[in-house]
Order: sequence, then C-alpha cells, then structure tokens
Amino acid sequence: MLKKLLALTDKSHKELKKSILASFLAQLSLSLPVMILMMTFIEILQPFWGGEVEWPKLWILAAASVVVVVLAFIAHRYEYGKTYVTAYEAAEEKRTGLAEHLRKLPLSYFGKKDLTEITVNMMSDCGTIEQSFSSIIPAFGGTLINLLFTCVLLAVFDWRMALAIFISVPVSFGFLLLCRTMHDRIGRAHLQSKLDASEQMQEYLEGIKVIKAFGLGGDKFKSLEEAYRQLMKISTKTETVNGALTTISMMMLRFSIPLTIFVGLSLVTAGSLDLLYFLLFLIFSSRIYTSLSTPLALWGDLLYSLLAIKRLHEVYEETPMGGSDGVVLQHYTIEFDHVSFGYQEEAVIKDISFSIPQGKVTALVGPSGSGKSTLSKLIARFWNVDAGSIRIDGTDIRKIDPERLLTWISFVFQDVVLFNDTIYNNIAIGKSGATREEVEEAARRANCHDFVSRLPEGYDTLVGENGSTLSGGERQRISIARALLKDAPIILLDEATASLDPENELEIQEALSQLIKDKTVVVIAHRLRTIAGADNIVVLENGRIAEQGSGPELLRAGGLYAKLFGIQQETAGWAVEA
Ligand SMILES: Nc1ncnc2c1ncn2[C@@H]1O[C@H](COP(=O)(O)OP(=O)(O)OP(=O)(O)O)[C@@H](O)[C@H]1O
Repeated sequence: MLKKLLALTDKSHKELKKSILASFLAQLSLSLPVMILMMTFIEILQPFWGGEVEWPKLWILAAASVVVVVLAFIAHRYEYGKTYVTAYEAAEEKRTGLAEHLRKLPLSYFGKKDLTEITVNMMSDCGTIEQSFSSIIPAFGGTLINLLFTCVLLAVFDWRMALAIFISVPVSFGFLLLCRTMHDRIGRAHLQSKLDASEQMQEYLEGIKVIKAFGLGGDKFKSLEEAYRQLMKISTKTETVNGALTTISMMMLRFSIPLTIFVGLSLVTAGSLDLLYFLLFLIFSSRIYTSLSTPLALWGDLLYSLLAIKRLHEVYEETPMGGSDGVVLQHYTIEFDHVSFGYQEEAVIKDISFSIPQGKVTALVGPSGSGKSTLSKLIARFWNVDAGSIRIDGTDIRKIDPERLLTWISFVFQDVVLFNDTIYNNIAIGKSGATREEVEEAARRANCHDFVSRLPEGYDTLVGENGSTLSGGERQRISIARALLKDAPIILLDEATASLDPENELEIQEALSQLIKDKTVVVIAHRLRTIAGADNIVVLENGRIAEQGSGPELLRAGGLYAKLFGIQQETAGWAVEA
C-alpha cells in the first residue's frame, strides 16, 4: 500500500520500511524504561499489600534497565542513519528519475508546462519528499506501530483499562480523516501559490535587462510582491487550519483521560483492579498521549507531502515517445508524405509532401510564421506529426527511438545553447569519448581555434551561463564545432548567420561549408541570397508548399519566392536616417 501510495521503487520501498521499523524501535526503546519502572514499582510496593519483595526479580529488572539504555542508544543511531539516508536516496532517485523521464517526453509536454513548474517539481516537490521521508513518514509509521504494540501489551495487563485509554485514538484520527478534503484543498492552493511566486521571480530575473531598459521596475516588482503576499497569506491560512485541526484532534484524544479515570475508579471500587495498577495505567496513559501528539501534529505535513508526491507523479504519467533503438539507417533521404501538424487544434503544417535528397542542400523559405522551423523540428521528432508520415531511408521516424534518431542529426540554431562549462566540454558534448585532438580539430575547422587560443585559459575557459562571456559569433562557431565533432549525416540549420556582422558571418559561412560537405542538409533561410545556390528551395506559405525548385527556376517563375527576393533586394539598401 505504501509503495503504491508513494509511488516508490522496490528499493525505496524496502528502505522506507526499514526506516519505519527503525523509528518504531527507537520509540519502543523509550517506552521500555517506563514499563521496567512500572514493574519495579509493583515489586517494591509488594509489602503494602502483604507480599514480599523478590530481590532476584529486582536485580533482573536493574540489568534489563542497563540493556534497554544500550538498546536505546543503538536504536536511535540506527533510526538516524536509516531515516536520513533513505530520505536523501529517495529524493536523489526521484530527481534523477524525473530528469531522465523528462528527456524522453515529447516537446509538446514542455509547451503545456513551463520551465518554472518543472523546476519547482524537481526542487521543491522532491525537497518535500526528502522531508517526508526523513522526518514525517518514519515518525508517523513508527509511532502508530508502537501504539499498537503498547495497546496489546496493556491489554494483557487489563483489557478494560487498555480499551479506555485507546478508545479516543480512532475517534481523533477519524476526525482528521473527515477533514482531509479541506486539508487537500488548502494544500493544493498552497502548492499553486508557491508555483506562482516562483514563476514571478523567474520572470523578474530573466527579464531584468528589459525591466531596466524600459523602467518597468515598479510594475514588475509590484506583481512579484503581490505573488509573495499571496503566498504569505495562504501559508498563514495553511498553518492556522493545520493548527486548529491538530488541536481539536488532540483534545478529542485527551477525552480518554477522564474516561480512564472513571473506568479505573469503577474497577478499583468493584475490587477487580488493584489501586497500584490503576495508578500505573494513569502514568502510562499520559505518556501515550504525549507520544501520540507527534503523528497528530504530522498529519497535515503528511497530507501535504502526499499532494507533492502526487503532483510529481503526474509528470511520470506523461508517456514518453516510443520507438525502437535498434533501427539502422543506411541512407538519409528524408520524405514528407502528406504531413499535417498543429501545436494546438489549428494546423500549422497542412498536407505537405516533398523529398529532401541525401547529400543535397534543401532550403526552406517563406514568410515569418509559414512553418519553416516547425518542419525542421518535425524531422528531429521533437513532436509527432498529426497526419501523414516522415520517413528517413523509408523508415517512419515514429518507429525510431527519439534519442536514436538524434544520433543521425545535428542542429545549428540561431539561439545557441551553451552550458556553464569550459569551451572544451561544450564542444566535446558533440561526441561522447572524443579525444583532445578530435575536439581541437573540430574547433579549427569551425574557425574557433584562433579566438580560443587567445583566451587566458584556452579551451579550459569557462563560458558563463549560456556562454555569456562570448560574442554571438563565437558562440555560434562553438556550436558548429560541436556539430562538426558529432559528424551526423543530417544537418538542420536555422539560418545561423542572420544576426552577425560581415566578418563574423564570413568565418561562420566557412565553418558551415565544412559542416555541410556531403551531408543531407536542411537550411532555414531568412536571407534568400545565402541559399541562392541550394539544390532545392521549398517555398512555404501558411503551412503549405507554395512552390519549389532551384533559385533561378523560382525567380523565373515569378511567384512568392521572386516576390520575397525582390523585397529583400529593396531593403538591402535600408539605413537608419536621422
Ligand atoms: N511551440 C509552439 N507552440 C505553439 N505555436 C507555435 C510554436 N512554435 C511555433 N508556433 C506557431 O506555428 C506557426 C509556425 O511557426 P514556425 O516557427 O514554424 O514559423 P517560421 O516560418 O519558422 O517563422 P520565422 O521565420 O518567424 O521563424 C506560427 O504561427 C507560430 O506562432
């Protein structure tokens, strides 16, 4: 049950059971001295009701006390080790498992969820799991088992007194169970509010340049402030409700005290319970209620953890893209066969069929929003098509595992993604196990070597977050070096030189020429002169193919391509005028 409820792996389930057992043993080790004390009292007070003190028994009890102290020490050490180790292991397992799972999800998932939500899932929800595994679930489970154990033990002494002591336990937990819907509602609102505040903070930090440039500090800060005020309010409300419910349940629990006194006195008066036993039951019951306050106080936290775990597992319920990782491709001709696709309901690509021959350069052109980038990302299976199929070497790409498919494809985008790592490592991710010579050779061919050599630490220079210490052109060349190292047979280029100065552009054009030699290339072009020599130019308009052919053919045809070409010729002479 625990395994299903918390969606645990076999290993975590086993470890969690061990930490509950450890918590039980630790609590038992605290109860045992009280029992020994009870038995010692009974023994010492024997003369009061006409018996005799049995000294050997007292010596055994004294020895038992020493053993119990040692056991208590061991049990607490074991509990500490088990609970924390289990918690950190479970959180680590969840975080890495989640990261791995996310990698396999289609990009459409990331369209539905933004990055902040995923980050909160990974950090905050996993943190809640860490806390619940270290201090909530073991303590809760351990106390309940200890309670059951004590209940049975006391029932052996006198079942009527045990019943009077424990009767309020199911009542107060029953009350908490009845209030679960309220707990869940507030817990969900709290989690959502935390997410909203994180989103606001992320937007604030990401947009700090724009905020400064446009003087939006006041407005943006106000919405951030409001998000945190809301979080403060809902946090206070959560604590108030939790506190009130816990207090009520504890009061219910303590109803058993007068009941125990009443039952005890009745039994003593009727002569069926010794006064001494009655007093000892009273002492013991007060201890039980103190230890019971732990699970009652943890109840709210437990439900909150379950909500966080549930939210985390909604991510796991998203199905990764299927496909075999054993597919082998011999040729790299790409065919679009009546492909339609839309990010939402509306189709962005409409019944498109065309072929991208192996070893040739195919350019995709068209007005902004016509679907060029979408087509290139469909080749890499970032999304599955809605209708029709895309085939490489005759194999429908939906039959190929996405990670396997990407081994044959290299991307060079305008918005280069670099990791906050050394230049060397940023290039080396192109090929696992690449040698230093291979990395430097790729850097040379991508025109990176000269600028890298001028840096104080050369290839070991850290590039900052997303390469913030490098220029746009340098970042671009590193991404080309990475693609050169990967040496994939299919290259997808999203016109990489559009935003660069002429000198940088030349260097990148040279690097790109190296990259695309003998490859199957799909290039998305914004400036038509850069793809005038492409083998085939596919002109898109509103998600459909308007025309295709070579540059001269299309110019002669006088269609959309010729029109776009004409516009670009006119704007080529544009200049800022005072
Ligand atoms: N992730 C997305 N989610 C929803 N809609 C999207 C997404 N990406 C693109 N679109 C929409 O799909 C359409 C085609 O976009 P796409 O980026 O393929 O066009 P494009 O021809 O490459 O444009 P541009 O030349 O401006 O880069 C546009 O209407 C765009 O708004």
